[in-house]
Amino acid sequence: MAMEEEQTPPELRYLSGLGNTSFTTPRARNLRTWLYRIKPSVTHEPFYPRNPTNERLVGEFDRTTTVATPTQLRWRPADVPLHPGLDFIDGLYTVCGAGSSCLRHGYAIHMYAANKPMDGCSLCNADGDFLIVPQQGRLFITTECGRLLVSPGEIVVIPQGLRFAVDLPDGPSRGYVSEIFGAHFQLPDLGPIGANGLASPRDFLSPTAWFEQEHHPGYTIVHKYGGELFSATQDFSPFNVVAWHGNYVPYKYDLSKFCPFNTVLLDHGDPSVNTVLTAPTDKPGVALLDFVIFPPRWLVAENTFRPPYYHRNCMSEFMGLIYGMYEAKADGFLPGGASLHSCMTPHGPDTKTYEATISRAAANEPSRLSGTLAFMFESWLIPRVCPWALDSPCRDLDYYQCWIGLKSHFSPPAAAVDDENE
Ligand SMILES: O=C(O)Cc1cc(O)ccc1O
Ligand SMILES: [Fe+2]
Repeated sequence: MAMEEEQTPPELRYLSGLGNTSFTTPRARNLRTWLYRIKPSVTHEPFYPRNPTNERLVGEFDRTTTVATPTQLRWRPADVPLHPGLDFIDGLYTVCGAGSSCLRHGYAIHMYAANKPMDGCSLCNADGDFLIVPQQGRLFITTECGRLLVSPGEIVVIPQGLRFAVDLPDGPSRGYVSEIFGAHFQLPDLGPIGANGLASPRDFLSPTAWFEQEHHPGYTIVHKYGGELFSATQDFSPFNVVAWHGNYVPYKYDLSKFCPFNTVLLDHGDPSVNTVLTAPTDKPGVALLDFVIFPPRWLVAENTFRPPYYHRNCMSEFMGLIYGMYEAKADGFLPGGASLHSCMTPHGPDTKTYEATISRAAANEPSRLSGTLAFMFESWLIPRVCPWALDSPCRDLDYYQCWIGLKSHFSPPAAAVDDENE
């Protein structure tokens, strides 16, 4: 500490720490940042419940707030703007989630549709880390560590407790957000892939310090705490950090930098090979939340059904589409839309995709999947769904129909028929 204070220029009066691991967390996992501020964050009026609140935000997933359903769910994209004058805070709505922000175990999946910059206010999410996936419209995000311009095709992680404000340089905007309670995102281990591949640490970009110091009467700090919103006023901007150092910081990542691996001979690889970031549970290899992408790539497997296999398993899969078409759905899954296939709920390619795949003469030729970017938030914890998501006019109530036409292509081998007739 002594050294840091010596290095602090004389006009900087306040040093504040932001940490998100216990002091004694092992060094490799310890997260903390020192912020050199013009005025400390503590200088504000008391917190009050925010009025109006945002009733479509959930932080505790139980029977009083949400519904359990094993049904395959799909939503068409929401129109933006939903209402005139929605900023990122009011445009955010929870779709599903599991666990509890207060008990620090679980996650929430939100979407947003916003058309107004956050003006004279910032958001501090005391509940968890946000991983934001813009789908339409860039986000210009001012944080206590500096500013980041995030375009569709990029993602941004805002760590728990860091104040930030979202401006919308392109106007009406929408996208997806996953929020994790009690864990942080990290790069997946690469196992036998080796030292290179998938997302590379050098491509994760954090901002440099940026500050404003004008008097700002009535500035509002909105605090998300236990899934509920509180607000407090102060007479200065929280973006008054003139320098910082540490590893508890926001970062963005351009998904086109991802180096995908895939099968080069036969069989369909599991989607875990496309994990960009993972938030672990304390069970080895079991994710609280994996962020997985399905990027453009070559498909070269031989004698293999190349689209995703039909399956059900212990993980629950929320999917979104940033642009293009997803390889397993010929129609109905649109950019800005979403789907949810929960634990042990069967799903897979729709009838059109299946029929088109098996009738393609050159099925063994290399083919390139281009102009597409889908993603999945995958979790071991079983999600409960918000009532407004189930009742939404965007919900595709006929989703199940996309598989109803799948017919048997099995014809018993001649010998088996003969045996039966004997
Ligand atoms: O269900 C999905 O579309 C996602 C998915 C893709 C894939 O290639 C393999 C498994 C899987 O769950
Ligand atoms: Fe799946």
